[in-house]
Amino acid sequence: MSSASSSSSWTSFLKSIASYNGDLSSLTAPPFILSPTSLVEYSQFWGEHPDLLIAPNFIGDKNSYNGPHADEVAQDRIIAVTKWFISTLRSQYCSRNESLGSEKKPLNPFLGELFVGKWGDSTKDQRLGETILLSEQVSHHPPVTGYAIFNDKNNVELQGYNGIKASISTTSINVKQYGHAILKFKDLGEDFLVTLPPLHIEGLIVASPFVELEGKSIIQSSSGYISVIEFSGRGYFSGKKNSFKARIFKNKAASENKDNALFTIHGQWSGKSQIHPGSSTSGKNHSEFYDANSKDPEHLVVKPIAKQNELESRKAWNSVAQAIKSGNYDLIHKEKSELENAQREMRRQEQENNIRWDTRFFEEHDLEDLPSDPSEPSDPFIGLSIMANLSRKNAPSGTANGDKEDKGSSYLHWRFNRENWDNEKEITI
Ligand SMILES: CCC(=O)OC[C@H](C)CC[C@H]1O[C@H]2C[C@H]3[C@@H]4CC=C5C[C@@H](O)CC[C@]5(C)[C@H]4CC[C@]3(C)[C@H]2[C@@H]1C
Repeated sequence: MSSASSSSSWTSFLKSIASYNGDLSSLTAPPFILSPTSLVEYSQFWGEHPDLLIAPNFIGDKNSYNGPHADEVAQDRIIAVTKWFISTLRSQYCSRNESLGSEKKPLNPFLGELFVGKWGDSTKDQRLGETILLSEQVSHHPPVTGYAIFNDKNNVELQGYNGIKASISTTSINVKQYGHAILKFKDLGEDFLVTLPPLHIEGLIVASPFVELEGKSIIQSSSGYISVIEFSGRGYFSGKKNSFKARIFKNKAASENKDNALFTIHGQWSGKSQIHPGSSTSGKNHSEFYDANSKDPEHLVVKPIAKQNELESRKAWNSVAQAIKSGNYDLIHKEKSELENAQREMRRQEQENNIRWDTRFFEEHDLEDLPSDPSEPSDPFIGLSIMANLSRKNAPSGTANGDKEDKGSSYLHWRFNRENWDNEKEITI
C-alpha cells in the first residue's frame, strides 16, 4: 500500500473519529494501523520482569513488622513494588511502537477468549521458579479483561482486571482505565493495591500514534505505606515524554503534603529514573532507581498454536493475524467477519436458549458491604481502598471517595477463582 493511499485512508479515518460514538471497536481503523495481537494478550505486560515482581518477597519475612526494623522493611518493600510497577510500563505502553513502528489497534477479544503461558525457571535466579499467566476476556461489551499472574514457589499472586472508556477530542483519543490490580505476598502477609492511570493517544494527526500517560497511579500497601506516582508528557516536570514523579509516604494522611515524602523517584518510565531521600529532587544525594532499557523484557512462553484450545487467542485469531501481517485488506475483512459472525451467532443462540456464557477463571464479586465480622477474611481491596480513601465503586481506577467520578451504583469487581484453575481439565500451559 503506497503511503499516499494509506495517508488518504488515515485522513478519512481521522474524519470518522470525529463522529465517534464511545465504542472504539466501532471505528473502522485503516488496516495498516491494525495489530495482529488481541487485547487479551496485554495482561502479559504485567509480568515481563518476573525478578522484579517477586523481589519484594525476599525483603524481610512475615515477622518483620514485629521487629525493630519494621519501617525500614516496609519502605524497602513498597519501593521494590514501585520499581516493579515502573518496569511494566515500557512493555504496557511502548512495545507496539518498538516492534511495529507505532501504537496499533489491538484485535477486539471475543467473550471467553483466553491467553495463557508461563515465564520459565530463570537460570539467573533459582529462587524465582515458574510464574504462570491466565488472561480471560470476561466481557465483550464493554471489553473487560481479567488476569492472574501467580508464582506458587514464592506464594506471590497478582490479579486484576482492566476495562477502558475512550473519548475523542479533535486531535487525541482520551482513555480512562477501569479496574485495579491486587498484588499479594502471602508468605509475608502483605498486600498491595495498584490503580491504573488515564492515558491519551498522541501523534494521531501524523499517523504515528503513541500512548502518553497522565494523572496518577496509587500503590497502597497493607502496611499503610503508600506510593503516589504522577505521570506527565512533554512540557511538564522535565519537558521529556513518559515522565513520572513517585513519592513514598508513611500513609495516606502524610501523602496530603508532598513535603512528607520519605523518598522521591523521578525520571522517565520508558528510560532512566533516580531516587532521592526526602521530598526534594535536587542536590547530590540521589542514586539510579531503574533504567527501562537496561534489560530486555522476558517474553511469556506460549505453547505452539497447534497445541492450543480453540478459545486461545493466537489459535482463534490466527487467520486474521496472518492476513494483517500480509497487508491483504480484503482477506483481513473476510477473516475478521467470519470470526465475528460466528461469535454473534453464538450469542444469539445463548439468548434464544436463555443461557449465559460462563466465565472460566474469573467471577464478579460485589464489594459494597464491609464484612460483618471484621475477623473474617475479606477481599484485600476493601481494606486497601479504605486506607487510600478510594472509592469501591466501579469508577475510573483510582477515583477518590467523594470525587465527581465517584458515582454509579455498581460495586462489582472481577476476581480470580484459583480453584477453577486447579480443577481445569482442558486448558494447559
Ligand atoms: C480505534 C481507533 C484507532 O484505531 O486509533 C488508532 C490508534 C492505534 C489509537 C487507538 C488504540 O490505541 C491502543 C492503545 C491501547 C492501550 C495500550 C495499553 C494498555 C495497558 C493494558 O494494561 C490495558 C489495555 C491498554 C489500556 C490498551 C487499551 C486499548 C488501547 C487504548 C488501543 C486503542 C484502541
